[in-house]
Amino acid sequence: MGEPKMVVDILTLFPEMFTGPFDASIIKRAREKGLVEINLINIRDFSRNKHRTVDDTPYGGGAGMVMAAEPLFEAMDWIRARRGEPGRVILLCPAGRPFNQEVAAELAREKHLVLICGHYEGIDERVAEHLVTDEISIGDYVLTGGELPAMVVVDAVCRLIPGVLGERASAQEESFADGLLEYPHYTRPREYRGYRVPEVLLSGHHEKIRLWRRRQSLLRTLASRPDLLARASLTGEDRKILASVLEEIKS
Ligand SMILES: CN(C)c1ccccc1CNc1ccc(C(N)=O)cn1
Repeated sequence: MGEPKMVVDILTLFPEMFTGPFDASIIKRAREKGLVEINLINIRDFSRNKHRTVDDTPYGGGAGMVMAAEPLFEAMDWIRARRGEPGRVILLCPAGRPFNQEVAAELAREKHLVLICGHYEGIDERVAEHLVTDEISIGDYVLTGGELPAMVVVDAVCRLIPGVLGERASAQEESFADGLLEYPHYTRPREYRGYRVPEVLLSGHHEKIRLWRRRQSLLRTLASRPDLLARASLTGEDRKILASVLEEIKS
């Protein structure tokens, strides 16, 4: 087993939450292929008191508990001692930088990521100040912990690591990578309950198929995510396709 392309250390109070998603699907294959190493580290193992507590009451009063700094600092010491300074130390939190495909691509270039999964009302601010390099949010909603966001980030990043997905990624990556929504997919049978596959896809005419797919991506992006269209890197051909689409809409 060669050197893994990427090491992900996940600091969590609930390592058992990860076994399902990480023992199935592409993450499992990526781990078996030695392309990624995922270590689940239980924060509670780094509590330095007899009751193994990892939270405490908030200074300044208020309801709820705050995740203490010590276990996380101790866990980071342990990670550094074993593997040196991580490339990124990511705190999953609602106030973080919105996670998207671009951020996933950026993280996929790192050799070593640490993900911190918080709980309770939040985490002692000294963790964000002195340990964390990136705060990331997977969306504008509040969850009970950072574990589900961590799984989302690991999934999106792992599939971008060369060799994890095999050859099929290219087509899919192309459309999304340049910011457009994907085109519709079909498989056997060519007619099902009277519902037919678009003729062009049965024609074997590769250029027509490529154009049809690109047109579908542009149409779908125009219809449901015009904001993405504004940012997408469009070719001259794309603009011609869009112009003809807009003509059709007007006529
Ligand atoms: C308990 N909370 C509010 C909290 C507060 C601070 C850090 C972590 C957490 C854990 N919860 C999270 C984490 C991430 C996201 C997200 N949108 O990525 C939503 N919730």
